Amino acid sequence: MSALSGKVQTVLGLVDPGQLGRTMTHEHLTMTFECCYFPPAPGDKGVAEAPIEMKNLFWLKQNPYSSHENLLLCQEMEAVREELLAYRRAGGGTIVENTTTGISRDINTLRRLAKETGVHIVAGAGYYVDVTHSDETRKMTVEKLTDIIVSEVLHGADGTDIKCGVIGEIGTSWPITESETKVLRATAHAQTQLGCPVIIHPGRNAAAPGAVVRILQEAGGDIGKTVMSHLDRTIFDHGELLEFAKLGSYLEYDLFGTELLNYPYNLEVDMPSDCQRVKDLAFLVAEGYEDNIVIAHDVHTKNRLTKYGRHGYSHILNNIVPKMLTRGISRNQVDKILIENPKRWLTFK
Ligand SMILES: CCC(=O)NCCS(=O)(=O)O
Repeated sequence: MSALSGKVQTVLGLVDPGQLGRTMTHEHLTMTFECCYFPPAPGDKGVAEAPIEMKNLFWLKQNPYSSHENLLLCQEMEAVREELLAYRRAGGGTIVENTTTGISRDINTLRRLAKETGVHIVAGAGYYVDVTHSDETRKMTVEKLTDIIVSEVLHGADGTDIKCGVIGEIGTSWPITESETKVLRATAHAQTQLGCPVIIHPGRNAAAPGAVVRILQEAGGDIGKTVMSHLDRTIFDHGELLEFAKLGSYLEYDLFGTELLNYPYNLEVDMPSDCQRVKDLAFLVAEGYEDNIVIAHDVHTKNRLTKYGRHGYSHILNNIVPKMLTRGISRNQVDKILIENPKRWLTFK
């Protein structure tokens, strides 16, 4: 039994799980996403490089990763602070902030936002995808990586005494790289020591979530305390989804609010609409997985904020929950998805 046992660790310290309330399990409040810049089509260079303005918002919605400016969420802290206050007014209690090493985690800012808004913020330990790994990270042994992750949870991250309460989002590509495999093994070892929640960013292939789970399992990870993110852009076939669900992780639909025609990182993918996401949730609930589902928006670019006319952090509470209730998901099941499942996942063993 550690001091963390039975508690949730936020950037302001330990809290009782009952205090969390409605929880978005996958958001970013401050980060940079330049690692995933996607060059615009030759004819779009002008709009891509122009300052963001009203007349370009539809282009930006379809091409969010082709504008350098859009990738700097870290420049929008006043807008994010306002959004968090709105999130509280909408009935939100907690946000899991999944920014890890490689995409500019700023844990001091997370603490300030938590203090100023009253929203519980849980910060993430560990590393994002391979393209963001430094040479130093690549050279590290699994043991060294484990020590760093454990220290971010027990002692604080980025030279501060502010502690992470979850490992992840741990980034993986497809195929999973050697460096990512080491980080996954370190994640499992750290989870064994700490009894803590883990959250994974899988590569963009239907086989990716299962492959990650196998690596974690072989390294002793606790799959029942692990969230598999981004399923809404990763597994489309319901048969394959049920095969994956049997492995026992939490199943996360976290791109609510994202509707775009061409998903640049995998043109094979037809990004679902929010209505289709709700249908997938209803399907999983009908198949008996109501205790495994968690949801979020994964805000990670500027244009997803309400300041830019989009959904922000309260869209699920304001718009998706009413839709879920009309599509066969009961109030009790909604409460499991928004309150009980995140609470169970985030509580240290
Ligand atoms: C850092 C945010 C993130 O990884 N979001 C997932 C984007 S995508 O893989 O679904 O395009």
